[in-house]
Amino acid sequence: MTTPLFETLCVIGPGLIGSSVLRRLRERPGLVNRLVVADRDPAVLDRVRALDLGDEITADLAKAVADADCVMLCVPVGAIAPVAEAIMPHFKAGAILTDVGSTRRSVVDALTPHLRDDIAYIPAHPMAGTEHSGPDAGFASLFEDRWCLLTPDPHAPQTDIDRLAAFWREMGARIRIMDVDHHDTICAMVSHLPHLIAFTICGTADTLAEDMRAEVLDFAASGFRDFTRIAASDPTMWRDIFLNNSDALLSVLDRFSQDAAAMAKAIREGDEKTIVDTISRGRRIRRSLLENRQA
Ligand SMILES: NC(=O)c1ccc[n+]([C@@H]2O[C@H](COP(=O)([O-])OP(=O)(O)OC[C@H]3O[C@@H](n4cnc5c(N)ncnc54)[C@H](O)[C@@H]3O)[C@@H](O)[C@H]2O)c1
Ligand SMILES: O=C(O)C(=O)C[C@]1(C(=O)O)C=C[C@@H](O)C=C1
Repeated sequence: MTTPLFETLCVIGPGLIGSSVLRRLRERPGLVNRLVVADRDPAVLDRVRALDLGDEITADLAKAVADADCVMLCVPVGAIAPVAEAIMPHFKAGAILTDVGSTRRSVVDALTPHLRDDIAYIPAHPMAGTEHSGPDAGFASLFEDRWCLLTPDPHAPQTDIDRLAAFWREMGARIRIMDVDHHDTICAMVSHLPHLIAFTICGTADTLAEDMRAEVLDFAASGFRDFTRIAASDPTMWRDIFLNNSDALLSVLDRFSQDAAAMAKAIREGDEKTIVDTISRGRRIRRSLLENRQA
């Protein structure tokens, strides 16, 4: 019998990420004794009930957090600070507050003034997901071998950081602890810019003349098709990510635009070396992702 990492865990927002955590915990009883699940959407709670993902399922967020040793916010980035502020008075002393949000700085700045001294705030962002949303989209192996980036508040006790890291290891993830702004810069490059490009390229195809657009969809081979997977992601989630990580995203977009312009120049001038060097670099990056088990 394993000692539970948390007696009671409360997951608020059991969508893709939250329900994947809950499914993993259902597969590994003993890690957490009691699962409390809350959401503002009654239809989501009905699905959570039908899927048997919680021991207590409620729309009352204040009641949901009251007995929890750890409260995990799995709501869109723009909702994290307002939800945290609303539930803060109801926390049990000594509890951990964590969230899985994709961006950090603006959330930390908005939330910190409302943080109680007796609550440890330790955001933990799993670098894993899909283009699907909602409780039916989750699966227990989602975090297997993926990184989970912890950006603890400076006042969070080390024992709580260790406990949350152990929790994410049980989810299957590898742990890296990093600074808030570094997190946002890295994620702008590896996650937010690729999504921005995917949404934009689909928009470009969609605004082509009627006859050409039909052909794009008919003949979309894997190149365009690969972009459409991530372009199918949830609009609210990505609106919040872009608006909450605007500085880092715009800075990396600027860099990308310069590199795209350099590639355009090489093509215009028939500069074979630059073209081949750029393509070869892409192949090298793909190979190293495969070696790192991240692709
Ligand atoms: N989808 C991904 O690939 C991915 C990966 C890593 C991290 N994240 C982050 O995880 C979080 C959740 O993403 P998801 O894809 O699981 O979302 P989701 O849309 O599948 O689920 C979000 C849930 O939050 C609920 N919710 C929204 N606002 C609320 C509020 N004010 N109060 C209570 N409940 C509320 C919704 O009803 C929904 O059930 C986001 O912050 C996202 O940036 C997403
Ligand atoms: O694989 C996908 O579909 C994802 O969008 C997952 C993805 C990513 O960009 O890698 C999306 C947002 C996150 O915060 C972390 C992971």
